[in-house]
Amino acid sequence: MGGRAGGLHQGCEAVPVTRQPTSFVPNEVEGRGTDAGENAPRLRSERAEIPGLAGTAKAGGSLADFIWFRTGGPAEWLVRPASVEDLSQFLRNLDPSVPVLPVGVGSNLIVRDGGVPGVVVRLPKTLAHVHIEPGNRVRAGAGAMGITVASKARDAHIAGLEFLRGIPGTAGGAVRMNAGAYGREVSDILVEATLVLRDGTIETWPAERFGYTYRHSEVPEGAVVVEALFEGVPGDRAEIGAEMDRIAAEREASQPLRSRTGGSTFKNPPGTKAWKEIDAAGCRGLTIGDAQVSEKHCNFLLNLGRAKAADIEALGEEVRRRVREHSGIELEWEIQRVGNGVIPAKAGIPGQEVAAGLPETPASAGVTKVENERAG
Ligand SMILES: NC(=O)C1=CN([C@@H]2O[C@H](COP(=O)(O)OP(=O)(O)OC[C@H]3O[C@@H](n4cnc5c(N)ncnc54)[C@H](OP(=O)(O)O)[C@@H]3O)[C@@H](O)[C@H]2O)C=CC1
Ligand SMILES: C=C(O[C@H]1[C@H](O)[C@@H](CO)O[C@H](OP(=O)(O)OP(=O)(O)OC[C@H]2O[C@@H](n3ccc(=O)[nH]c3=O)[C@H](O)[C@@H]2O)[C@@H]1NC(C)=O)C(=O)O
Repeated sequence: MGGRAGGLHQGCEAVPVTRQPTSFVPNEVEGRGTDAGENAPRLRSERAEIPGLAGTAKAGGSLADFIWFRTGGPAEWLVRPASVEDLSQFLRNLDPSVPVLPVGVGSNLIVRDGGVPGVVVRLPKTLAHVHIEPGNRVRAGAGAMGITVASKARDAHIAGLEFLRGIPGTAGGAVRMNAGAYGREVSDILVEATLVLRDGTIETWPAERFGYTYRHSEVPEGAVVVEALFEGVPGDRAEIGAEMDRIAAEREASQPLRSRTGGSTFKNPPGTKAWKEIDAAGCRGLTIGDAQVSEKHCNFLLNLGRAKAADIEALGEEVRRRVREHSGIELEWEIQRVGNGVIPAKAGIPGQEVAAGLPETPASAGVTKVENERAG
């Protein structure tokens, strides 16, 4: 999908992260239960008005609290709908110019330091159900984690979903990104998935409609995947469990788990591995500020502690530059980068849009438009 069109903050407008929205109507919106729907009061920050909903809407809601890199700016509005119907009604009533970004657990996300304009949708735990259905099928709420789906399938003697054990994100993120690991990907097991489109329409699409290729789908901009139906084949519980254990051990041995990371940073280019090209270009261990190319698996970037999103993105761009110079290969980001890049305002100096961290490449790093960039 391309860059985000329209929206509240086009192009280079900076969002000073130090300034939190101040005026809410009503104050801090936790509109549980009764106020949803057409008659719900509209909620307002300094920048946007949004409809009420039965779930929660938080102005300036932190994303760094939960995304894996544990850094980056807030959402203008962080919305957690109570149900599919609540989400549908909310989106129907939302000004079409307000951008909507669905997120899972943020295992594949850089959120820029200026935060994300518009609405970020994070699904509630009630949409993390996993049910077994006849025909070796598993129905999963989009908020369910890959490991949960794989485990329920194993317990029901359904084989073919083991690879989801190695996907640390949600079923929704996996459907959207055609998540893959250990030889299989979502397109191999998806029967259909239900989406709430940006205008609030609820649709169930057969797998073929997603136009799957490697780490790519045709999920429309602003649409939220809310449920997926997967299908496997009959299998032996012990054998399925053993395969899941093998996957877990392999990940443990080769990838920096339990770190502040975003998974694989770049897609594997045709005919080669991203990590091999990164290694050959001398980038293993490369550091900008507290951002580092993992020594263990050099297609992973790490936040060693206090890295800004700008440091992490600049490091990724520096890796791309060095690989391009070394081998001519153009690495393509797999990690989704979202939001606005800024230097937060300091005393007496207004905040400003930045190119991220690299002093020697101030014009090229940071907010340059690239293929999968999702800026406001
Ligand atoms: N194989 C591996 O080891 C790893 C794989 N991953 C991949 O990353 C995926 C991301 O998972 P997760 O952490 O949940 O996602 P993230 O929170 O990282 O979100 C990444 C992107 O996924 C899309 N997305 C997430 N949830 C939904 C949803 N319900 N509906 C529509 N789009 C959604 C959004 O894309 P957009 O804004 O473009 O719509 C979002 O920008 C994994 O499922 C997997 O594909 C990540 C790390 C490691
Ligand atoms: C982590 C992700 O997905 C991963 C997925 O988990 C694995 C497993 O199937 O295969 C892809 O990684 P990959 O191609 O780098 O494969 P890995 O299994 O991680 O590594 C392959 C082999 O190379 C070795 N290896 C890897 C990196 C490194 O610096 N050094 C090294 O020796 C590993 O030990 C392993 O034996 C996916 N990445 C992409 C971009 O396709 C992700 O998408 O975020």
